[in-house]
Amino acid sequence: MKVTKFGGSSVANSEQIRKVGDIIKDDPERKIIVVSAPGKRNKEDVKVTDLLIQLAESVLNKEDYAKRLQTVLNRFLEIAEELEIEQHFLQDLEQSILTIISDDSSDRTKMDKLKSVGEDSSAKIISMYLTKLGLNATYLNPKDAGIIVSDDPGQAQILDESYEKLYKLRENDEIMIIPGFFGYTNDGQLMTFPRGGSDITGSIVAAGVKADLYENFTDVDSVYSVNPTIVNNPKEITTLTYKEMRELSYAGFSVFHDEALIPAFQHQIPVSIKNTNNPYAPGTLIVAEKKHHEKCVIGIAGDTGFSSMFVSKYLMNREIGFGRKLLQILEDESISFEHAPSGIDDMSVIIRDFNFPYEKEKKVLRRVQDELGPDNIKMHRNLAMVMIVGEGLMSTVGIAKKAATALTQANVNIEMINQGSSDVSMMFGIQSDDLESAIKSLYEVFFNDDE
Ligand SMILES: Nc1ncnc2c1ncn2[C@@H]1O[C@H](COP(=O)(O)OP(=O)(O)O)[C@@H](O)[C@H]1O
Ligand SMILES: N[C@@H](CC(=O)OP(=O)(O)O)C(=O)O
Repeated sequence: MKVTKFGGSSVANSEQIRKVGDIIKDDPERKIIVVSAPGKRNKEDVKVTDLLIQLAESVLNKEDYAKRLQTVLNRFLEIAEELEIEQHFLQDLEQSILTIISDDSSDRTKMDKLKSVGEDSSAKIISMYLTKLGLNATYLNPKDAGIIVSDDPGQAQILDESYEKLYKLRENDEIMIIPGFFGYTNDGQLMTFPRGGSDITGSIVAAGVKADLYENFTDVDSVYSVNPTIVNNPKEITTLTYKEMRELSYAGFSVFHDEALIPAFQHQIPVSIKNTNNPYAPGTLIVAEKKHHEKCVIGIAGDTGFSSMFVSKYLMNREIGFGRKLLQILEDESISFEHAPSGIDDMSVIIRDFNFPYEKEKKVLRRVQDELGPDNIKMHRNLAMVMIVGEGLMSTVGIAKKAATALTQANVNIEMINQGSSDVSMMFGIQSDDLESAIKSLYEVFFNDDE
């Protein structure tokens, strides 16, 4: 049995959904289908999830939301008309959105409920379309499927008890179409996963039903060794390990959500990334282990939106509990951190900007000053992280030198190096403005140099 997920680009309009129908028909093993909300139809377009967030913002700010509601309805109207889906679908959709808008749920729940409408409607339309094609298909709500999550709006996490319930889906003979991106708490509250989270749903379901394969259909032939919007025609990756993909997704390969690797990895389900527009291309396979390759670097990824809090104090290494107290201050302020490289007299804590808004900065710095008495504290905003990834990287001589050479050639200053905590990656902190030239230069040195 395969669990097959189609991303936003694969369900963006009726033409794409027809391709989805062909792909499902083509292989009877494709029994469980997870779908995203319609994505962008062209570069300038807006994803349905973003339209729904805009609608929710209008509702929560008590503004006139009629136009935004109509924009959402028009996206689905176009798809439904072109696929000749029954008319009542649209009336039901409008009614269910109006019910969410007028119910007495809190702001945080209302936002999540509205965000989920994109995936939910997509799943309903696609199940109706498959039925029209003569397939035995049915829409399955995540609650009925058994996707039970933590009470954390927009950041939900799967609860282990889900897996046993999901396994029972194997008994169903129909093709099940499950909306991605959300689940329900034990109290029945709808919660969404982080943005891009339909990949996570697919992985959870694949793990739950112990699928032979989790297929993730998108709009590129494979995972490339570098973001194809930065480098033209980059090298395709045919096979990579869960560990490599997790690091690359974390650092900017938006083709697959970094949190989606964990369920598949824990249950040893291979993941295949494929192209809806070219379904017979071999794609990329993500597996537990692969043959050791002489050229160990498999990919280069980078992402902006980081800050670093640099703290120095003479004899920090002798002060018991310094690191714990520093991180405790962050915990008290509900700030999670990404990395914490340290030296003898100094320590940097790298934080994602969205976890450390400017409003919190003053208080945190004051507490660090008062409670830890450092010689110096400095905040660096606008940082980017660029990551070189590959199994065997730690035992290969000369990687850091090669990377430093590439960054020097691109005239990029290295603000921080994090090497050693992961055995498959090496990370450099640089200024955000330098990210593109850094990635291009690293790609050139690691993939286009012939030696
Ligand atoms: N290394 C990479 N390999 C392939 N695609 C990448 C990579 N890095 C970023 N991408 C981008 O990811 C996109 C696919 O992800 P996404 O837009 O989320 O797809 P979907 O709509 O299927 O969920 C590609 O179109 C590509 O621009
Ligand atoms: N629609 C949601 C979830 C998702 O996974 O979408 P996509 O498959 O288009 O990345 C979002 O935009 O965040």
